[in-house]
Amino acid sequence: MRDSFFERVAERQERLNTPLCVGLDPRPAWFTPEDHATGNPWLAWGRRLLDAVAEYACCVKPNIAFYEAGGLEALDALRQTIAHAHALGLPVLLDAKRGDIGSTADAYARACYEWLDADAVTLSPYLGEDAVRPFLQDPRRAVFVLCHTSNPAARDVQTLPVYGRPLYEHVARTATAWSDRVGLVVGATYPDAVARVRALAPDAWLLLPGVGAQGGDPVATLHAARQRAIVPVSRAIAAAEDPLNAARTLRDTLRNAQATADTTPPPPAWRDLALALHRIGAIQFGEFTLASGKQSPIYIDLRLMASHPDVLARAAYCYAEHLRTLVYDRIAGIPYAGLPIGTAVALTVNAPFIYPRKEAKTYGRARTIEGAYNAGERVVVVEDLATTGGSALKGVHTLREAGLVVEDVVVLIDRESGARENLAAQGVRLHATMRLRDLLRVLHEAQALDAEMYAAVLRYLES
Ligand SMILES: O=P(O)(O)OC[C@H]1O[C@H](OP(=O)(O)OP(=O)(O)O)[C@H](O)[C@@H]1O
Ligand SMILES: O=C(O)c1cc(=O)[nH]c(=O)[nH]1
Repeated sequence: MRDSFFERVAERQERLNTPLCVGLDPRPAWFTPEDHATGNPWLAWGRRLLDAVAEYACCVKPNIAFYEAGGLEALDALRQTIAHAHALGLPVLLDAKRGDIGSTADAYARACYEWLDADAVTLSPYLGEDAVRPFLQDPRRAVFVLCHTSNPAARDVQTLPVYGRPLYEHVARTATAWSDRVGLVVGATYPDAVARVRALAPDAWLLLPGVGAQGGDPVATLHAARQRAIVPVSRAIAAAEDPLNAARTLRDTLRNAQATADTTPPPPAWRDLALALHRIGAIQFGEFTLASGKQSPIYIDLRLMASHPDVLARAAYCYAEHLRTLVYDRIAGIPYAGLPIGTAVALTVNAPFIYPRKEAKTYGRARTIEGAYNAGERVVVVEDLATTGGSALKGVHTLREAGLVVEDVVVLIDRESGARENLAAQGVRLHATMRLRDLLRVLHEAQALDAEMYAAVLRYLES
């Protein structure tokens, strides 16, 4: 549909070459005697500003707080200002930062869309998907969810670790999965966060407030955002002596920043982990005998991760990403390599951990499975890597014999030597963060693996 908010913004961005969004945060102190003489200074001020800046903006962003503070006259002016923006061809993003339970969200959505006729709205993600859904009923409208805000205290809550990663990263992934009409608000005062969010949500539209009065760096921000970026600026334009000139200057700055931004897709998140594994010496080349008895020119020793907590934590997050999509009561690690990894994953996702022993103990409690569990519970197996899948299957059988339900094995690396098929034959799905060939490609591209060895291992994989 060509008339959706994002399409209209994209069309203006392309035609006018501007990522600038002009913010309307009216203060009565800014109103001129001429504004007052019209009978509704809120409306006169808004129209005046829109007329001046329209050709420099891809959209406009009135902030409802300032209009609410002005009472009925101001709210009526907001409605008419939005109509004026539409008459000028400007898409309107209403900055309302709403968030409430579904039935209330529904009323908020009607106020924003039916009464005010905004095209898009900013929302809080705190209440989750059902609080956002009412704003997505109309395919022409879009929403921007607060992800990492621009204010100094943004980090009080938004960077708290969840599953080993800052909360805002989960918001980025979760909210963009709700709909392709969900964009994210990421403050231009935190370009690192912008880069992280872009890596996690490569196709999402980003609203990047904080340029101008808040001091955000437009160049660093646009370089981090790469594309699909909207930069709202309010005070630095509206309070300027000459708003037209201020808008033009900002448009030029943003235009230049965008022209030098690298628009190639960001690398996948697991790429850094692959390089870290190489750095800690976990990827070895030579002649090795594997658990299955097969020979291999490459050996991946993920047991080393336990000696590098930063790498282990990053790996645990990759496992957690798979676990997010699965339903389970407990996770189980396969000894030995799977034990420290499984423990780290259990801590990351806050799930109970058990493990099948390699052999039953012949003394003490003589158990085959350590830890607490109840027959009938669902267990996801966490294993370091899979070659033939034999070790994982041995663990699966032990767990199943105890009455546990096991249908999923999660590994960091799939060596693509039959594991997926062998597990599937026993009703088990294999989930892997990376395939061995992906790991090799990343190492080769980073010049950590020479062409000869790269080719040799690929040949081995094909054989
Ligand atoms: O898919 P597969 O063909 O079974 O191969 C993969 C298994 O091989 C390794 O275990 P290994 O027995 O070497 O050692 P560990 O006891 O040190 O974990 C690895 O930890 C996997 O469990
Ligand atoms: O198949 C195996 O035994 C195996 C392969 C590998 O790369 N690393 C490992 O620990 N085991």
